[in-house]
Amino acid sequence: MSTLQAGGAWALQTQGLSVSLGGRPVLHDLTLRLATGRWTSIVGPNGAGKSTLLRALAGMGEARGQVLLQGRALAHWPGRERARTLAWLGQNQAAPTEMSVYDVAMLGRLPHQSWLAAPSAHDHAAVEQALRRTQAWDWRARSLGQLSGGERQRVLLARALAVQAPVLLMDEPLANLDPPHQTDWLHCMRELVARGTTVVSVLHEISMALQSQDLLVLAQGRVLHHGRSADAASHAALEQVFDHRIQVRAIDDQWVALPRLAPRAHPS
Ligand SMILES: Nc1ncnc2c1ncn2[C@@H]1O[C@H](COP(=O)(O)OP(=O)(O)OP(=O)(O)O)[C@@H](O)[C@H]1O
Repeated sequence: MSTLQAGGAWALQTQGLSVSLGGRPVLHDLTLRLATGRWTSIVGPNGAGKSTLLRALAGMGEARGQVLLQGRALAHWPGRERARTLAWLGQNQAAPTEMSVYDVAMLGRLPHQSWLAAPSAHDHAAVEQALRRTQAWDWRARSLGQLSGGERQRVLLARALAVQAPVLLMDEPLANLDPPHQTDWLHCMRELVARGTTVVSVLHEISMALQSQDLLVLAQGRVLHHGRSADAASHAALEQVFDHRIQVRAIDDQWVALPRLAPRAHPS
């Protein structure tokens, strides 16, 4: 019996999702439901299949099985409508370095614009809002190639935000961001979710992942655990998947992941 259901409660669903890369199975028969309006972080060790899963959720690459976006198979979405519904920030995402920051962010508005039409007032407003949200507005006239890695990442995040899509997928969005901008990103995700956006992020920063509402813990291409970030079972799964080299602790009403260090032979 199919476990897939019409959209509504579920922003994204998979059934029997399998992916092979270079002839090797990487994702094994994943059946998942990601609820509308919630923030899920996908975590797991290097090579677990996190990026592959995120790409499959976005309809990128070859996959077997089904992926449904808002209850409709990805393949059945008209391209532009799908691009308005699902925004994407990739890992080390390529972007034209000679383009201005403003124009890069405007790329996020392409799915809203008709062919060869000039951007509308709403497009310009969305771009300004997104660039201000990531504190990239002051560089709007500079070219992407003139920015540092973290600055560039904030522009690419602005491009994804400018889509104003109800579903936002991000692969390692915190790459190169300094701690204040990581905190800004966290606030931004909370605002999006409060407005009903569904967010899915692949994160290596486990303390940041613990700030999301749900955790999907992947190991060797399979789901080890899918549950609330605040649940003890999620913390146990995190510690297990990382070979008990981390420990999840509560500090100042937040869950954080700390390295589990061997006791020192000689206290300093
Ligand atoms: N083009 C490819 N051809 C063959 N194998 C690949 C290819 N791309 C990725 N893989 C393999 O697929 C597996 C999953 O890769 P994936 O990038 O999804 O992992 P990940 O969990 O995102 O890892 P990381 O934390 O290191 O980013 C890895 O074992 C990787 O070596």
